Amino acid sequence: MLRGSFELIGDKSISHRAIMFSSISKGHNKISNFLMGQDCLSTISCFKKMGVDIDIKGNEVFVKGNGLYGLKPPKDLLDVGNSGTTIRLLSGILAGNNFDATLIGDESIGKRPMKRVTDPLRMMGCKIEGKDDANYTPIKIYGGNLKGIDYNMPVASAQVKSALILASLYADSKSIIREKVKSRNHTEIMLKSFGADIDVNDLDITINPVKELFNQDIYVPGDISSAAFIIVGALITKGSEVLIKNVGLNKTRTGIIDVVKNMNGNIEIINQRLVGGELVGDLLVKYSKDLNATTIDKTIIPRLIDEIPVIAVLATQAEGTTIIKDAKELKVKESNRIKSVVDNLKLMGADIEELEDGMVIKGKTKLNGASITTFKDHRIAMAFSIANLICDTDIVLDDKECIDISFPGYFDSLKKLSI
Ligand SMILES: O=C(O)C1=C[C@@H](OP(=O)(O)O)[C@@H](O)[C@H](O)C1
Ligand SMILES: C=C(OP(=O)(O)O)C(=O)O
Repeated sequence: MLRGSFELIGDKSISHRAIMFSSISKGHNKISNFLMGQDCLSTISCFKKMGVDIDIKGNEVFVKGNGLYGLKPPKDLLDVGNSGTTIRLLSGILAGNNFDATLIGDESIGKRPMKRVTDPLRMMGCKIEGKDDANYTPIKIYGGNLKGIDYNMPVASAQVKSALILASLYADSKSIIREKVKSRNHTEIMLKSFGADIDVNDLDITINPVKELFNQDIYVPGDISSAAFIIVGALITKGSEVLIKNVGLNKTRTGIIDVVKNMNGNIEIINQRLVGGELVGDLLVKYSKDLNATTIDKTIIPRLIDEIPVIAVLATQAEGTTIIKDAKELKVKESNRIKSVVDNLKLMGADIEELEDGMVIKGKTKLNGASITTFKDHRIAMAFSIANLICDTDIVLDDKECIDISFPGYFDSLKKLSI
C-alpha cells in the first residue's frame, strides 16, 4: 500500500515553456521548481545552442533572455532528444527568427508527425524542408518574414496551438488560432505574463505581434500527469492514503480528477491557491474498493491525454466495462500507446480489446506479473510499475531509464510511500 505525503516534481509542459519564453524575453528570468527531466533538459540544450545564457542551480534555472529577436543561429543541429513538446514549440519560434536551423531527435521523435505544425507554418510563409514533405525529422526551418494566419486547427493539440501562437508573435499582422476542443493553455497564460498581446475568447486565440517580451520569475507547479501514477497506485492498493502536495490544477489538465470522481474514487482537493496565474492545490487520495467503470471520449481526451495508460490500469480494477474512444492521438506519442497498453495488459491477464481509436476494458480482473515491453516510453514504464503494485508476482520492465524523461526520482518517491 502507499501511505504518506509527497511533494510533487515540477510540471513538464510549464518547465519547457518557462525556458523558451525566458530565452526570447529581454532580461533576467528565474525559474523555480523546474522539472529536471530529460525532455526539459533537451529544451535547455537547444536554447543554449542559440546563444542563451542558462544556468542550473539545484531546482532553479536562471535564464538571461536574448530578447524576441536576439537568438543566434545555431552552429550545430538542434537535438530535441525524445521531446515532442520541444520540437513542436521550437519550430514555431524558429519560423519567426531570421536564420535557418535543423531539428533532429531520437528514434521515437523520428516517427512523430510534424506536418500538423509545418503545414500551417508554411501557410504563414515559412520555408521548411524535411523528410516526407517535412512530416518527419530532420526538419530544416528557414525562418523570418511571417504573415499572420487565421487557422482552424484540425487536431486537438496544445503543441500545435503553442507553435502557432509563438510564430504569430513574429508575424506582420494579427493571427487567430481556432481550437475544436480546449487543450492545455499554459502558453496563453505564461506568454501574457511576459507581455504578449494575446486575447482568448473561448476556443479562439487572437495574437497581435509585439516588439519585445519582458523577463519574469516563474514558479513551476507540480505535474498532475506525474501525480496520476501515484493517484492510481493509491486508489487500487488496499489501505492506501496519500497526500500529494503542490499539484497544478489548471482546468485544462484535471481530466484525471473528473474521471476518478466519476469512477467513485476517493479523491479530494485541498488547499487550493493561485500561483503565477496557475491554480495549485494538494490532493488527498485513498484506496477505493468500489470503483466503477466509465466512458472517456473526445470531450475530455485533451484534458487527460498523457494519463490514459495509467487510467487503463485503473479501469482493470473497476466494476463494469470502461470504454476509451476518440483517442487516436495516442498512436503518435512516444510509442503507439493504444497498442503498448493493450498488449502489455493482455499479457498480465486483463480482459481488454484494442479499438482503432482507443480500448475497451472489462474490470475487476486479477493482474499477474509479466515481461513488459515499454518501447522506451516513460508513461508506459510508469503505468506498468503501478500495475505491479497489485500483482502477486513481479512484472519485469525492459527499460526503466526512460522514466527520467518526465519523472526523475520516480522509484525513490514510490519507495518512500510504499509500506
Ligand atoms: O503542450 C504540451 O506541453 C503537451 C501537449 C500534449 O501533446 P499534444 O499537444 O500533441 O496533444 C501532451 O501529450 C504532451 O505531453 C505535452
Ligand atoms: C507525449 C508526451 O510528451 P511529448 O509530446 O513532449 O514527447 C508525454 O510526456 O507523455
